[in-house]
Amino acid sequence: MSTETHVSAAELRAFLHGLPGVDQVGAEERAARLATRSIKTSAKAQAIDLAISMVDLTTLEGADTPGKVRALCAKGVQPDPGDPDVPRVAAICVYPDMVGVAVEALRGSGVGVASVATAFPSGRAPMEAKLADTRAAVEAGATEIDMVIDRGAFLAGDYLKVYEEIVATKAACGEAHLKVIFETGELVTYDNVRRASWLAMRAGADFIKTSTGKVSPAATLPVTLVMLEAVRDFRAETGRQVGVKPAGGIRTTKDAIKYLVLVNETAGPDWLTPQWFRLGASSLLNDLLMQRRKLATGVYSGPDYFTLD
Ligand SMILES: O=C[C@H](O)COP(=O)(O)O
Repeated sequence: MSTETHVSAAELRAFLHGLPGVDQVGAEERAARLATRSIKTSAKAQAIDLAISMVDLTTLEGADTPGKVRALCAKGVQPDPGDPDVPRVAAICVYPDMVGVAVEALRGSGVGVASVATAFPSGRAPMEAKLADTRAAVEAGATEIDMVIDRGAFLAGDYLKVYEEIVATKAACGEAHLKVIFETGELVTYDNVRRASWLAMRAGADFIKTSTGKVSPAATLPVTLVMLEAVRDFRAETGRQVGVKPAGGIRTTKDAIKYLVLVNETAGPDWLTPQWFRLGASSLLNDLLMQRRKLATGVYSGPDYFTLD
């Protein structure tokens, strides 16, 4: 099966409801077991740098200003001015009206500009408005678009509407990569997370993303595990690789490393690069920097050492 643009409502429903159900207890136990894995100190240093390179450093506040976005971009390019060996982050994630500021600040840095779009975070707007939102962000220079699905349509069983919105948004993205946000905290069941994953991948998503960061629960290990299984199985079936981005509520190095272990053990090492795995987070980077410095120096610097995210 490949990405199709034409599919009927009945075929899509039959396909999604024909997916094997998720073993809820099994998924939670497996995620909990992987979360207890300890890793060696040398591997921890590598894992911290890998995690930094996978961060989509995010600010999605009504009070965001150009100055705040510029400061965040500077931090993303050079997370620790005292240590040039610290890798840059993968992308800076902002609202569409801040894309131009981020593009200017990041020019030549290799850090991507991701923008939420399609009436983030609710997704409640007419399709024309969502597509205009997407086009505006792309025209301003966004290299990645993080769209939200219409959870109301999904939960009402109108899978075709969600599918068609993803297809149309992907077309509006042009060269920009499309991440599709499910808001898994609103999807209620793991079965729905699996269905949303396959629906988005069939519709052409480049990445599937757990959450907006505006709803609790946001990213969790079991939900991410279900999504990682989906991208693994989708690639086995179609040959096309899709990335995964847990986002929201990931704040500590310990959590980030748990996600990396989960990726390695579920989808496999092919996903352990910023091209295929991201951590969407507004405040994780500082903890990664503090733990990195502690590993290198043996001294815990404390949160005041680094600029605020
Ligand atoms: O996509 C990223 C999220 O919006 C950030 O959520 P967070 O503030 O809980 O890290």
